[in-house]
Amino acid sequence: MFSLVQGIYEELTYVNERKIALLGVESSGKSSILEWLKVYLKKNAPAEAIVEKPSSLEKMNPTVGLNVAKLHTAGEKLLVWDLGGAKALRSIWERYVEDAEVVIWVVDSADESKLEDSRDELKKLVVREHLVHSPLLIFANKQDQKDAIDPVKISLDLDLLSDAEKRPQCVQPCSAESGEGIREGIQWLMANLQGNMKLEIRIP
Ligand SMILES: Nc1nc2c(ncn2[C@@H]2O[C@H](COP(=O)(O)OP(=O)(O)OP(=O)(O)O)[C@@H](O)[C@H]2O)c(=O)[nH]1
Ligand SMILES: [Mg+2]
Repeated sequence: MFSLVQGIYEELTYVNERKIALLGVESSGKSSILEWLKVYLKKNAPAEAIVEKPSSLEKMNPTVGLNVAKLHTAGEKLLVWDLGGAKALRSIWERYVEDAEVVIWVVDSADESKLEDSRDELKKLVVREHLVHSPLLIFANKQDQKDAIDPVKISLDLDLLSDAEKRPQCVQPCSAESGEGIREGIQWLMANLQGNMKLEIRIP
């Protein structure tokens, strides 16, 4: 009974969260990364806890619409919107991007053919006035794949250097298959929501 009342209370008072849009073109790994974030940023989870691979990753389907997650870090609550990246679904991004304080961009490092589309979509987002100075975390995902593109090339292909002075940016190599790099990425983002650091490319 107490936990029910506590749950309702928390739901009603869940107002001061940071709103984050988790975006990227189709199949880049957004929803898979979100499954890891749900485990890492579970309420009261110790910051460096060793976690198991989420079983939900066995049955990932393309997102039609969105997934929403409420996450917790020390001192912050996060509301994350994970939106489908298929071309036909991208018009839905608009209203969430408008509300978001931060964008996390996910790139499929194993599919060079999608990099141009990824760069073009990212460029459209980051010029929005309310995001111009907002920290930008880019997950260079699928680094476990043979011949994955390295984060430096991804940074160049996305043309990140051209506005590196405007916002703190981090290209974080990761794998939603193993979980590697995901916690480091979100830790960078949380640190930079308060601070102001420059371009950082993490070489695995
Ligand atoms: N090897 C490998 N596969 C991955 C990784 N991340 C995701 N995948 C696989 O890539 C496919 C797409 O992953 P999703 O997480 O559904 O991608 P998404 O970006 O949410 O896709 P949409 O919802 O369609 O936009 C799935 O088959 C995942 O299992 C990764 O880091 N490594
Ligand atoms: Mg998805």
